[in-house]
Amino acid sequence: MTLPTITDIRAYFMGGASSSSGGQGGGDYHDQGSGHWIDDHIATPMSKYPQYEQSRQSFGINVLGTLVVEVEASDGTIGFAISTAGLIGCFIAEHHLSRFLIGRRVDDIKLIHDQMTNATHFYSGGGGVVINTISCIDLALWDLFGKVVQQPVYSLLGGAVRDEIQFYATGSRPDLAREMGFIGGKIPTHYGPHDGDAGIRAEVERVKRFRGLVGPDFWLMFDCWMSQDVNYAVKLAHAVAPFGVKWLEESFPAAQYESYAALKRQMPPGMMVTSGEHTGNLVAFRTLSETGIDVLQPDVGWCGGLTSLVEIAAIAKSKGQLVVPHGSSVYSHHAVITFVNTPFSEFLMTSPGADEIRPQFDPLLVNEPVPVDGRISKAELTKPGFGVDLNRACPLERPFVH
Ligand SMILES: C[C@H](O)[C@H](O)[C@@H](O)[C@@H](O)C(=O)O
Ligand SMILES: [Mg+2]
Repeated sequence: MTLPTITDIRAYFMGGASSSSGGQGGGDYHDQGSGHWIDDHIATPMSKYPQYEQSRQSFGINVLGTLVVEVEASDGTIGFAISTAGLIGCFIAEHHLSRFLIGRRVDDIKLIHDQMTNATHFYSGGGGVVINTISCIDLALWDLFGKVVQQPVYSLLGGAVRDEIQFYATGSRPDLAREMGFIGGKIPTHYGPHDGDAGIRAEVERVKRFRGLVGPDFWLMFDCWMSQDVNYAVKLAHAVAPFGVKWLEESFPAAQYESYAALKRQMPPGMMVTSGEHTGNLVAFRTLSETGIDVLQPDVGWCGGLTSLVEIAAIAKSKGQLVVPHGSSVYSHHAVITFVNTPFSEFLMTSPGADEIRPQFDPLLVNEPVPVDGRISKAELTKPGFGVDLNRACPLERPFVH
């Protein structure tokens, strides 16, 4: 089979601060309408400022919006992917990174990834919107390659090591998640160091109530979204330990490695420390891994794409750590079903009340699979590429043309 070459790349955005079509959801799943659980008094590094305590959108969690990248091959095949990078990502994709794709063969994915990474060192800082954009292009290339050779991405990675993926659910209603068949529920913390011990007491009451609703064996976890300091995190961990909390997630900003190491040393026996969704490069993941935390949680749309995720999984595997990607739908499903150190994965509840199953990137992906009874079977992932199509009825805008 003579593989085709890449003839075009097109970048679109939806939502975010640059568009009148905000509150759509999509790749930037924090860009939701009002009254959504995901924007309800969730603890963040900004919570110490009263005007930004109630809503993460008030400080701009959704300013970027969704990036959609399409890549077209000389045989007419089109691959695409989505991430969080909005209009800025469109500029980077069209005016900078397009030069590394045009004319290359559709299987030149690793070469293109290396060139995109090295060509942006001077302004990427190893993470953030630049790496999100590289990730989106990398995922679109894997989708294109799969669609050209008519194989699902997980097959291109060497095949599945299990017949299904089981999920925990992130949201405000772990009691409902249990009824839906998930193996656990991760809730956001609502309080932080600025609330003092009263904040810890309030979290204890929350988790005590949920433990009473879900019984003794359903997993309960806290997602702390970078909002804590070591002292608060240690006190919280020990205060909630009697209720069987499985892990504290992302207590600190990504690069506070010493804090993660200190927290890990002081955790109650059996409670895990996890982080990684806002970590953007391989060196940073190696450093995070060396803190001794239990689970690395890269987001495949924010860590350098599938090409990087596979390498991050190997770092974790080499140290006996788990890699459980931050919820990223099909873009992580096709990877994790091939990882031996990913026994479960995350499903992010994007319905406003966390009370019904809604595809994570709704409304952007057509045929986006969702867990049934908390699981997705390998049989759901057999379509070529990532097995989804772009919903072209969404208000996508293309601000730049390379
Ligand atoms: C629920 C958390 O605050 C974030 O919104 C979520 O995106 C992420 O941290 C997660 O682990 O799902
Ligand atoms: Mg998280």
